[in-house]
Amino acid sequence: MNQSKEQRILNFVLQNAVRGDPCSVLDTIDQYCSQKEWAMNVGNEKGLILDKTVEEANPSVALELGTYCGYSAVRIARVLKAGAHLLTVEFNPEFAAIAKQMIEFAGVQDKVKLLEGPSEEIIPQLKKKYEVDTVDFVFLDHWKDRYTPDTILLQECNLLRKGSVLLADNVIVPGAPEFLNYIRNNPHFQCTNYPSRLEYMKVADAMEKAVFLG
Ligand SMILES: Cc1ncnc2c1ncn2[C@@H]1O[C@H](/C=C/CNC(=O)c2cc(-c3ccc(F)cc3)cc(O)c2O)C[C@H]1O
Ligand SMILES: [Mg+2]
Repeated sequence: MNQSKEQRILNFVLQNAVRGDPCSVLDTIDQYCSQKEWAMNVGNEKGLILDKTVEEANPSVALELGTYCGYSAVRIARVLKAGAHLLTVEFNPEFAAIAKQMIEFAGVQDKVKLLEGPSEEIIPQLKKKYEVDTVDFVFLDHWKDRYTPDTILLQECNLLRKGSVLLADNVIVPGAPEFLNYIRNNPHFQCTNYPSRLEYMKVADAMEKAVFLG
């Protein structure tokens, strides 16, 4: 049975990156996906926007929707302060297995909890089952038509607090028009757009930051 692209990416990291070094894992994934096979990691250009947004938010509890191979989980975990942690949600078992190995190889497993399942099921469990009070930072990078329902669900579950930061990938490509319309017309959020480029391509993309005002 031939390997998946995601398995090939992981193998390339296991053979070429430095174990325990998150930056080398990120650089190795970016090298593979820019030179050999494109994949939907946030990449280094939008990754720098992600880094700055996480550093500014300085979260104790961060949430990621859509782990995929674990690139952004490693990216976020490597800039979290001592004692802070990332909860990352992935419903595809193959991707979850790849991401788990990627996160462990990078050495950030103590900061990351990978939750397997659909976000609409996991989010309502965060308070009771995962002992979350509120989330300080959320990275939305899963199916684009799920950004709005999950943002509403986070509010319904009282998981956002005044100042919680949402950052959404791909608001231009593939696009999340309905999310942009929802969040930019919602008086409870202060929005900022960050133009960038699609990972590994000379195509325009952007990230949208939305700060919850309470
Ligand atoms: C609801 C839910 N719960 C848990 N995990 C979920 C979920 N929905 C998706 N996921 C998981 O997240 C991952 C999905 C991410 C979706 N991201 C994308 O579809 C995506 C697509 C592109 C793209 C751009 C141009 C092109 F020409 C082609 C593709 C670029 C990106 O950066 C992306 O994030 C994997 C999936 O299993
Ligand atoms: Mg993306």
